[in-house]
Amino acid sequence: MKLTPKNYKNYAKLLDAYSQFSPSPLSIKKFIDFGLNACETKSYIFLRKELPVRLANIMKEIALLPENLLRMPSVHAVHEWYMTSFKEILEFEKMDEVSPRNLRHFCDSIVKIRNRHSDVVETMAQGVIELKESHDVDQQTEHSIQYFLDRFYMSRISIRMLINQHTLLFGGQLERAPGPTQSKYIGCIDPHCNLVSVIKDAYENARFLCDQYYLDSPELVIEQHEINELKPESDIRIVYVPSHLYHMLFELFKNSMRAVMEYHGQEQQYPPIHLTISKGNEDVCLKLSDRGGGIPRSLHDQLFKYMYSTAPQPSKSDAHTVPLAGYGYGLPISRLYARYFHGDLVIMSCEGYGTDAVIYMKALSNEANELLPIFNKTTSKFYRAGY
Ligand SMILES: O=C(O)CCCOc1c(F)cc(-c2c(C(=O)NCc3ccc(C(=O)O)cc3)noc2-c2cc(Cl)c(O)cc2O)cc1F
Repeated sequence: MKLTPKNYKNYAKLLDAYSQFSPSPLSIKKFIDFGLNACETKSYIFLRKELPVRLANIMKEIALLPENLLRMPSVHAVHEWYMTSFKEILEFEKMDEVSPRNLRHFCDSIVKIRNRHSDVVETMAQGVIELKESHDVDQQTEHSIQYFLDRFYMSRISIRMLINQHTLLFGGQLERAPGPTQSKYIGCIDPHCNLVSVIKDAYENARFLCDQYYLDSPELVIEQHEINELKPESDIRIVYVPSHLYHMLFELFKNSMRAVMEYHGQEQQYPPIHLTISKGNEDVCLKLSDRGGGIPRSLHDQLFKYMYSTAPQPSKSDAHTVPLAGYGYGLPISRLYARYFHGDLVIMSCEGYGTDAVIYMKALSNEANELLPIFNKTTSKFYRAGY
């Protein structure tokens, strides 16, 4: 439905109404407990309110972005997608009955919303480039865009998590694999995620790209440490979302391989990447250590910048040096995945030697709570002060 002055007023009122509610964070344990005894009606009743609340909270922040950025064609397109999805999901709050037909229509609708937003990251990155190419961007604006994008992408991770859980539990698309291999996943969560198998997956895929470009790649050495472990040789497991962990590991392996191959390019022997897995009472840590020469401390923050990393593509002539300006949002978004369930992703580099990258995750699923951006007075003050 096109926004007209009439319905625009109602829409703005609805946006205010839903943004008054704070998003309700769920822990991995809550996702698991609900999924073990999943009830589609309960999930529907929760989501038809929680999804518009999460959409409205971040849409209030989109509206506070500087005019220059909001007017960029790509940012305007993303804003339209959010408005359309917000209106579509609100249709279900008006429905009193919970019929099988409405449940099916809801599933179809959230799949449609997920597909509509599949290119949001690239489109926002394009919007940042459009801004840089059309306006001077002062440091304060850059800080505010960094603040916004961290919250915007975290919100998007959380909305897609809710949609994925509902559609995987009730969407019915996945034909059950024949035979005994009934997957023990609860939606996209693996209650017994074998860390070594996700690590090897990510390493092999990053290595494939490294071999293609450098015709060689560093080996991987893995060691595991688990306190109070009776069977020291068993692989460490965690309750987690394997696709999130894979995304983080794939990014970090690519970075380490690039640094090692560039730093040791002339030699034939490459120092291996060491990966240490440790499981304590509170944290599960994955530490990737490489001897890729490291970066100066002064450049550390640039690694996580969205504005910096959307630098125009380097001229091919200097392709032989490692361009510090990344060209994707791989690292900042990987850190958001780690932080999403109250973990973190930390880079510690020693210039002239190499880099350690640590992924921290919660060892206990009841402590792995969603970390959600909440729109409130302080948020809007930040944007007002920002400009
Ligand atoms: O987003 C993307 O596509 C990739 C975005 C990212 O691309 C990068 C990349 F993969 C690797 C490095 C890099 C370098 C480097 O590049 N050292 C050589 C140089 C030293 C100084 C200077 C300088 O002073 O300017 C420049 C390069 N040393 O250690 C790392 C390194 C960085 C991270 Cl995050 C990691 O997890 C592991 C690492 O070994 C930097 C990147 F930025």
